[in-house]
Amino acid sequence: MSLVESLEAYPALAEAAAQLFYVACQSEVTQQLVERSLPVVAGALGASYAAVMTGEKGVWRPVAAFGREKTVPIELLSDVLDLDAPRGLADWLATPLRAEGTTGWVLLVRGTWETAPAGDSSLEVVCRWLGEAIATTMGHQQSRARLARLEAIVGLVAQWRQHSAMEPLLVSIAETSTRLLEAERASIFLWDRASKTLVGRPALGVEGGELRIPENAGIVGQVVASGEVRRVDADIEADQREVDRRVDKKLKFETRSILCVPLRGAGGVLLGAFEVLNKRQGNFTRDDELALVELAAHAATALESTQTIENLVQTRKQLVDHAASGVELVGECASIGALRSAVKRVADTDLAVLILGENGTGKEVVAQSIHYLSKRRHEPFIAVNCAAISESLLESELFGHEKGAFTDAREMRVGKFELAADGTLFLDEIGDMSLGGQAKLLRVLEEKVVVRVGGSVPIPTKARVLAATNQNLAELVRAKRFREDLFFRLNVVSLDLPPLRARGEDIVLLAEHFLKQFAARARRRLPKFTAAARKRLLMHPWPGNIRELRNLMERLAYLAPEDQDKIDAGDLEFILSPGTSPATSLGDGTLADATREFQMEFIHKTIESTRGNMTLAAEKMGLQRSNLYRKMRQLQMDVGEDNN
Ligand SMILES: Nc1ncnc2c1ncn2[C@@H]1O[C@H](COP(=O)(O)OP(=O)(O)OP(=O)(O)O)[C@@H](O)[C@H]1O
Repeated sequence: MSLVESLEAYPALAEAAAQLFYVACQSEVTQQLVERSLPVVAGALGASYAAVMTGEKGVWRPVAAFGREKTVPIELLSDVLDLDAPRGLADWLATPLRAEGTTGWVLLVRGTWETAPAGDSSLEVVCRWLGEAIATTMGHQQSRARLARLEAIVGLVAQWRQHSAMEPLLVSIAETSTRLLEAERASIFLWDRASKTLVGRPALGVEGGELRIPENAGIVGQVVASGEVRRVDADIEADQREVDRRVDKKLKFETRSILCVPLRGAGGVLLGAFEVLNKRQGNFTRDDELALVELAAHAATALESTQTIENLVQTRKQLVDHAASGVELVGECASIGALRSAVKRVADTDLAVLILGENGTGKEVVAQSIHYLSKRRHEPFIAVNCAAISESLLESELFGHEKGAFTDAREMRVGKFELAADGTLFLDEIGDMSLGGQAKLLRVLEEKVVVRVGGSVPIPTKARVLAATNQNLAELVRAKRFREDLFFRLNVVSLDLPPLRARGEDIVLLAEHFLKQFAARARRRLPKFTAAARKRLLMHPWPGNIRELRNLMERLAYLAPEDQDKIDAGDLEFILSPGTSPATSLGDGTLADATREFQMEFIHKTIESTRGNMTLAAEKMGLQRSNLYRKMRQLQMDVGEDNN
């Protein structure tokens, strides 16, 4: 029956309908509405008493009442709920409220009627109107509460996002949830399936701040097993019996009320449970339940992303340790000892360091050592070989470019300064940088901001710049090929690397170091150098320095017969003396293989003959310096830099 139809059927109730409508419009919360409606209901039905009762877990409480009664007929209320129909008992009448959100609610009236209103159904009609009014007010109230809750939660969640470590995040979740739900305590229980335990954190008063309980223990165990929300009320005995008092004892705490919701991660995977204890006043409400479900969803996301961050940090740490362990400045001669202590001294400063030395003397190894010994060790180490990049591309390589900045700039590209972020940028072969490039680099070093080519947004940079060269920079400054101001800026500290030929016995030490490395890689026995071989190594001028020695040891490890356990002077001859290399002898390979071998050998020898001076070597071969590097990369030769 619609409202209009019911008004036509019960004209005597028209005034009550109008009053109820007025009351509904004036009431903000359900409680207020029920309180104001009950006199209208009683008046319309001619009752001396009217109450809205709510029954949960066998306990009946009044939402509001009009009139006074010492006792109310509980059995009648339970019957009405069980039968879901109006019932009378003596001069009591009760009927269920059937509107949305009023499950378990009953309207109870008492009067001395000549014709009981149940008989002509006016009770049911009034009850329906009341139910509708309650449902509407309740809906509005819930929407407002949800909005307020969401506003509060959004603020909290924003704070949670800032955590990159688990422990402070758990404490923050617990503290904010306790405050929001007006509870005394909150804990997150993460389910450790392997050990069948629930790990509760933070656990105040427990050593280690962590409480371990069996996965099926207490209310938390029930929530994890069922995936359903559980509420324990302070005044319901049956609820109280389910509380695991052993945990209380352990924590020296007395649990009165509990609200516990499942904690689900991405894809609905059950991660554990989220529990709040002891509502400061009364019991946890349906609204608290909705709030905790909402909080749990955000907490799960925050926990998962923090876990991912923690894992990433751990993995990065392992990778950095691994990379750092591979950077070893081998050598015992006095100059290397002095260099090693200088590296230690400058590492944790932000001073600009210029590393000088011939090609292949280990300038990049020194730069990496500085990086891994500094507080920047967990940040990137980026190396750029300034000589291997053409002048036109260097700017975009270092500073990046925006999409469309020039013809080939099809995509935006981040520059090496940005990639280095808070780490170290190693500029190798800085002496080969054009004057235009030098001016731009100087500006970046002075202003600490980069602007991508074709862009206008200044991007702050905190990268530490280390530079290296095999050229005499002071000379280049005199010849006006290198800016003096940039030279002073880069050259706050300079570290000189001696050529290998000046390192005495270190030559043998390094040879043994590399041979050991490559023999292990080639899975072969480690051969030993004879006295004559050592002498031969010490006599060689090593124009390509340590890179040459390393390459030589690599070839030895792979080319010397596997059962050979001694390397004699004669075994070194074919590599150390020009003109007898395997590439020029007849072999089994294809013409392409032979050409490749020849090119490699030719380039190798030319570089050796210029004592590692790449500019001179390129000139001798009739190549641009950058083309020489490209060719070497094409042939998969070691170019001693990690550019791409
Ligand atoms: N003291 C050292 N201990 C161990 N290995 C070294 C040492 N010095 C150099 N090396 C190795 O020698 C090779 C060449 O070193 P690196 O690339 O650092 O030289 P570079 O001076 O930067 O060369 P270039 O000027 O050609 O760029 C690398 O494989 C490096 O690992």
